[in-house]
Amino acid sequence: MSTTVAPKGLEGIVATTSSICYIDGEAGVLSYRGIDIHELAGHSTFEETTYLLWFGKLPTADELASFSAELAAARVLPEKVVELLHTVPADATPMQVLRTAVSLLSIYDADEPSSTHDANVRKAYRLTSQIAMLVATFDRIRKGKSIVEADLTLSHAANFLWMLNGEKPSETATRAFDIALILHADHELNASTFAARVIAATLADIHSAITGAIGALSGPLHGGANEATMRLLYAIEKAGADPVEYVRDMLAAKKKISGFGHRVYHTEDPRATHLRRMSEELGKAAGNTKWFDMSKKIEGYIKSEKKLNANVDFYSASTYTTLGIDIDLFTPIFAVSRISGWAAHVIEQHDDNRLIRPRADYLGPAYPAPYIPLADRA
Ligand SMILES: CC(=O)SCCNC(=O)CCNC(=O)[C@H](O)C(C)(C)COP(=O)(O)OP(=O)(O)OC[C@H]1O[C@@H](n2cnc3c(N)ncnc32)[C@H](O)[C@@H]1OP(=O)(O)O
Ligand SMILES: O=C([O-])CC(=O)C(=O)O
Repeated sequence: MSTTVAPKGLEGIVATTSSICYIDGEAGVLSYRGIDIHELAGHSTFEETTYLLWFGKLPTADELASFSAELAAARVLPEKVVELLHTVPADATPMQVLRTAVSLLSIYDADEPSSTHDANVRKAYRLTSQIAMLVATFDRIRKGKSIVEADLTLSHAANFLWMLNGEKPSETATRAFDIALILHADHELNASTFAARVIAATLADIHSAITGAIGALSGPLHGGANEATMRLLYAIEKAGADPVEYVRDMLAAKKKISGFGHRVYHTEDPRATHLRRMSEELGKAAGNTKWFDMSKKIEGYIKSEKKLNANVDFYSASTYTTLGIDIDLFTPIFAVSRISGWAAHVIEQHDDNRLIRPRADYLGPAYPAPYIPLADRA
């Protein structure tokens, strides 16, 4: 038995090599394939960023056009999967439904049971388009609204908003949403991506890995923190409380404040910089900066009191709310973006695989413990 004990939560442990995402948590740097997130947020699109993550370089104009066309052509949901969306209880959470529907998708995937590199890439196109469709379509169904057919002429971001709302989105909303998708697309070995890689490393198929990743993303310490942040803002408003006093009481009660802190960043999360600006700009454009103002007050207090920075989830809450998106769609929307990174990591794992199987430091009863016959037990 090894005597080396890994730090709790594997903090700081380097568990694999990867060429996809580079983070410097001290300097607040995030890059996809070496390209700074600020450049991508300023100039790229979700399609271009996804190409970069999957193929390791920025596409030429022709490559981007055919990639976008192929992604749009994959906007098809099997009939049986749409049936599932009709049969689950309307109060099922969109995250539960997404996890279950992605699992079901594997049964109907044209490339099953192949997990070659090319089959994985084809499945990644389909999963990326289908996850966005599942989130929008289930939301329509649970609200008793008619399903909106995909519009293959629209970008990934615009088509999602179209299928969700049944109205062509404004350029401002589309660009804001597109930037949010770029910002959430990948983040090295975060919990859901690590989960996906562990599953993929057994040589299980990409749908199994993504189903597991969705489950991991749903927790409030990870992607679920965007919903928890908005629930906090609503609770403060409902109580008519001062935001700073409210979170001060939470800290005094040893509660964590969702949307703050990060395992890797010890400075500003570079994605929060964009989401803070978007939250403010969208609020101003909508003539309602209530959520932004409340968020700013909380951020100032938590920073000065706990030296904790806002993470990606904090300002995405007020940004999505200002875009008119329901709270329980926030984490599914994280998945709408993160599928691009998950797929890149599963493909990278399958391309150069070894089973991931660490050890545990055993703390149980000493070996050999006696087996006491049933009749003799107290
Ligand atoms: C997309 C993403 O996944 S981004 C992260 C989303 N998650 C959240 O926003 C949930 C709130 N944040 C947290 O729980 C944490 O900051 C995590 C899980 C993100 C990372 O934390 P870790 O590196 O594991 O730190 P850990 O949870 O051990 O906390 C270390 C200390 O900081 C405190 N702390 C960390 N985050 C917070 C917070 N949001 N509010 C209050 N205190 C906090 C802890 O209470 C702990 O204090 P202690 O040493 O006095 O016990
Ligand atoms: O990297 C992490 O631990 C969590 C995170 O910010 C992400 O997944 O985007």
